[in-house]
Formats: sequence, C-alpha cells, structure tokens
Amino acid sequence: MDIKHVMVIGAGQMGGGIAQVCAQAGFDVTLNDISEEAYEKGLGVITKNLSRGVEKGRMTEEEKEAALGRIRKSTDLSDAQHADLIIEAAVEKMAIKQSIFKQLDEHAQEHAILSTNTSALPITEIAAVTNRPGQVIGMHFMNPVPVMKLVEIIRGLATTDETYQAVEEMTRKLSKTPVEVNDYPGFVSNRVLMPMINEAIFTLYEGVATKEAIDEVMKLGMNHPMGPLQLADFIGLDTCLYIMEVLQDGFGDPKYRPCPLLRKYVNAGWLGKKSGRGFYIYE
Ligand SMILES: CC(=O)CC(=O)SCCNC(=O)CCNC(=O)[C@H](O)C(C)(C)COP(=O)(O)OP(=O)(O)OC[C@H]1O[C@@H](n2cnc3c(N)ncnc32)[C@H](O)[C@@H]1OP(=O)(O)O
Ligand SMILES: NC(=O)C1=CN([C@@H]2O[C@H](COP(=O)(O)OP(=O)(O)OC[C@H]3O[C@@H](n4cnc5c(N)ncnc54)[C@H](OP(=O)(O)O)[C@@H]3O)[C@@H](O)[C@H]2O)C=CC1
Repeated sequence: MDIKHVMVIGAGQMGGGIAQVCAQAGFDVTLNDISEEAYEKGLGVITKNLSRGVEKGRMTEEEKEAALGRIRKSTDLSDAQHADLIIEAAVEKMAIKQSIFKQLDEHAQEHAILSTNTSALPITEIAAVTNRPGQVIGMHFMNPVPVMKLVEIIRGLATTDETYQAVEEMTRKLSKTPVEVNDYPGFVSNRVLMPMINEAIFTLYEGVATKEAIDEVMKLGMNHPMGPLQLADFIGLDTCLYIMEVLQDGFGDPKYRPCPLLRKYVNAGWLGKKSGRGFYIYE
C-alpha cells in the first residue's frame, strides 16, 4: 500500500513528535486535536525542535520550512477522509480511544489503516468497535519521538499481514526500527518498564530513600539515561497510572497494583513535566 497522507490524532507530546517525524520524512500530515490551543502548542514544540535541527546543522532552513509546510491543522475527525494512515495519540483511556476509532471508521477511506500509539491498551478491543479490524494495528512510538529509534508494532487478533507489512515499511521510512509483538496488556515495553517505575515509586513511598537517591542508584548503578522517577515525570504520571491499571485489570494479578503515591499525585494534578510538577518541580 502506498502511504502518502498521514493523520495524527492528539497534538500532545507524542502526537506532536509523530507529526514531526512524518513531515520530516516527506509525508503530508494532518494534525488533529480537540482544541486549536492544543494544536498551536503542539506546532510550537515541533517548530522549536526543527529550529534546533537547523542550529545543529542537521537540516537547512528550507528543509525546516518544507516540513512545517506539510503539516495542516484539524479540529474535526472528518478530516480523516484524506488520510491513508491514521495514528491516534490522544489520552490513554479506552472509552476515548474507542469513540475516536468509531468516528475514524466512518470518515476514513476504505483502504485506510487505523493505528494507535497506545502504551498498553488492547489493540483487539479498540479494533472491535470498527468495521475494519483487519486494518487496525498498534504503532507504539517511544518518547521523545524524534530521538528514540523503536516503534513497537502490535498485531491485534484480526490484523492482516498486509496491514502489518504496510506499517512496518512506513516505520522504516521514518528511519525507525520496527519490532513486532503480540497483543497482551502493556505489550513488551510497558510490561517490563512500568512495573520498574511503579516499584521505584513504592521505594519512595516506603521511605527507603529520597527521590534523588533512587534516581541516582538507577542512573549510576544501571547506566539508565534517566532515573525511574525522572522518567515517570517525563512520560506523564497520568499515563503511568493508566498503564498500571491496564496491567492490573488485564492480568488480574495484584503484583501490578499502582502505588498509592502515584494515584495521589495524579489526583492532585501533579502530572510530571507537562504540568510543571511531579516528583520534581519544573520551571
Ligand atoms: C510510556 C511509553 O508508552 C513508552 C515510552 O516512551 S517509555 C520512555 C522511553 N524513553 C526513555 O526511556 C528516554 C530515556 N532518556 C533518554 O534516553 C535521554 O535522557 C534523552 C534522549 C531523553 C535525553 O538525552 P540526554 O543526553 O540526557 O540530554 P540532551 O543532551 O539534552 O538530549 C540529547 C538529544 O536529544 C534531544 N532531545 C531531548 N529531549 C527531546 C525532546 N523532548 N524532543 C526532541 N528532542 C529531544 C536533544 O535535543 C539532544 O539532541 P541534540 O543535542 O543533538 O540536538
Ligand atoms: N508519554 C509517553 O511517554 C508515551 C505516551 N504514549 C501514549 O500516547 C498517547 C498520548 O500520550 P501523550 O502525548 O503523552 O499525552 P498528552 O497528554 O501530552 O497529549 C494528549 C493529547 O491528546 C489530546 N486529546 C485528548 N482527547 C482527545 C480527543 N478526543 N481527540 C483529539 N485529541 C485529544 C489532548 O488534548 P487536551 O490536553 O486538550 O486534553 C492532548 O493534546 C497515550 O495513549 C499514551 O499512552 C505512548 C508512548 C509514550
């Protein structure tokens, strides 16, 4: 399948990054969010990232302008009618994703592939609300999207080989490395990563060490680029909590219970870097 036009749903930290790398790779991009403000904020981050690329000599001013020129604004899901591939990166809530997928299924062309950047939610359950489950797939980018090489590609129960191959090829065109996994809660990435982050939050909650000490142990002791609490702030504490809930519900195993401190922070609106405060404070 020849993918030319990509629509990205959600202009937050992931959707913005995905739109950026698609535009840089030469695809026409429609970037959708519910509000114009969210779109403008997302476009601001993309512009800043591309400008840094120019400063660093990775691209010319003309290439930057060409990439920006390929991105168009949308606040209406009916704009899906133009896309060959849709990548959904809205908030990590099943009800919201299912509602978006129902609407996309109505508006998108018959050949279009509907993908989701979900961190952990079952692809099969999202696909089930559409009339094209064979063309629904997980396309899980890592944060920060312009820097991280992996795209975890998740096959739902009904995903066809043709859909998988088109998405794998697309991933390579974005200069990313695809890794194929099956559809179980958290896939591979967050089944392994998030319990570690949750355990780090428990060590803070139980007073085993300070947040700085916990992060230092994992950075200096295990060579992780960020400590787990810093990484949780970077991912978003709301997203971390939703992922733990998906693991707990999906496996029915109490070992995945979210730390009460994580829930408390999210309830307080302390969502990490994106809200200015999480385990750490950001200016
Ligand atoms: C939750 C999920 O479902 C799945 C996930 O995504 S889990 C999260 C996965 N991501 C990680 O684990 C990230 C761990 N952290 C890291 O790899 C690194 O700390 C990092 C790449 C984020 C930053 O690297 P660093 O060396 O500490 O800092 P820094 O020197 O500032 O950045 C390195 C480069 O990345 C770029 N960069 C950093 N953050 C960026 C961002 N948010 N957006 C775009 N580019 C970014 C910087 O511009 C810099 O590039 P140049 O200097 O060449 O311009
Ligand atoms: N953060 C991470 O490290 C990673 C996250 N993911 C996944 O990517 C997705 C997005 O996460 P992230 O970018 O961090 O979250 P953000 O909170 O940064 O962005 C989500 C964006 O989606 C918008 N949005 C909410 N509902 C809708 C809707 N119905 N239609 C269109 N847009 C909507 C939000 O708008 P508003 O703010 O106005 O509500 C916001 O702009 C989640 O599924 C997450 O699990 C995947 C890999 C890594």
